[in-house]
Amino acid sequence: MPGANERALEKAKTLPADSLILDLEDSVAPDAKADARAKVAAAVKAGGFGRRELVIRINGLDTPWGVDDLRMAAEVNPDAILVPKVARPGDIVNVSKIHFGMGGAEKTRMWAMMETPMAIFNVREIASVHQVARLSCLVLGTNDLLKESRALATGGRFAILPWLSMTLLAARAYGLDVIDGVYNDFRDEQGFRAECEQGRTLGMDGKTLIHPGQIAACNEMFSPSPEEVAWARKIIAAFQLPENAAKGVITVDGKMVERLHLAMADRVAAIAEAIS
Ligand SMILES: CC(C)(COP(=O)(O)OP(=O)(O)OC[C@H]1O[C@@H](n2cnc3c(N)ncnc32)[C@H](O)[C@@H]1OP(=O)(O)O)[C@@H](O)C(=O)NCCC(=O)NCCSC(=O)C[C@H](O)C(=O)O
Ligand SMILES: [Mg+2]
Repeated sequence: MPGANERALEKAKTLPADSLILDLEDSVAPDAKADARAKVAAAVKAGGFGRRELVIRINGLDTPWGVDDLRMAAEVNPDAILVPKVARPGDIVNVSKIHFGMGGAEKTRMWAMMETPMAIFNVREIASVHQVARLSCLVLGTNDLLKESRALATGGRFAILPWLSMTLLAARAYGLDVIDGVYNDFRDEQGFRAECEQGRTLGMDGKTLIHPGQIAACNEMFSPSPEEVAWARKIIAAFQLPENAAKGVITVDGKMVERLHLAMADRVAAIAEAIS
């Protein structure tokens, strides 16, 4: 949500979203940057956001506002700092070094916007600095990717699907979370649901949103369905049977199930438990 929008910052305290990204970058006009920074600082300091993760999206270090944004973030200690328009591993390492050099809290993680052609070419190297830069999440910036590539968002996003998948694989290779890009037509629930389903099918952990009206559908689409949870519990129960204790592969409802499926089932059950 735009950091300059006080009403949105207040409303965020009541929204059923897991994470809140307080934006100082592209949704804030140049003349409103300082005001937005002050509003975000006051909101994060005052708290009241419950268990929602607080993420501040700063301006790039190559802009007149980036360093002041980082200084503010080091004072208020959000859960994460989202770095826009990352192109190379050094971009995220620099922000992390400056943040911790300014006395920023240990708990603050780095999130990286993947939204430039160079970022997609370098995604593996960017993900690989996760330990040194405390990087924990990659976020697709599909608007900027469309702008930079001149691709179109039509046809189920087929033009950008390889970039989404490359980002996803790099994230998984290094144990990072990965969140899909925004859906701009926020009154079109059907189209939004279709894009959530596509993101989930690709393996995304969630989706970035721009409007409160998108939250309920997103939560539903990215939660395990009752059928998935029931299937997961069936697999767990089957492997708990004494006769299966030493087996690597069994049959459940006519399907081959191995211990890798048990690991997947454990994850689904844990997510369902956390949600409930
Ligand atoms: C898109 C909007 C400008 C629409 O605003 P508006 O017309 O005011 O919406 P509504 O009248 O329907 O709002 C209804 C109520 O909901 C509140 N609201 C609206 N949006 C938000 C929000 N994002 N967070 C919290 N609350 C919100 C309104 O205040 C109304 O509340 P109430 O007064 O109680 O009725 C607007 O939704 C908006 O600004 N959205 C976010 C834009 C944004 O953050 N953009 C940056 C992120 S996207 C991005 O950066 C992409 C990426 O980098 C890339 O490259 O792809
Ligand atoms: Mg962007």
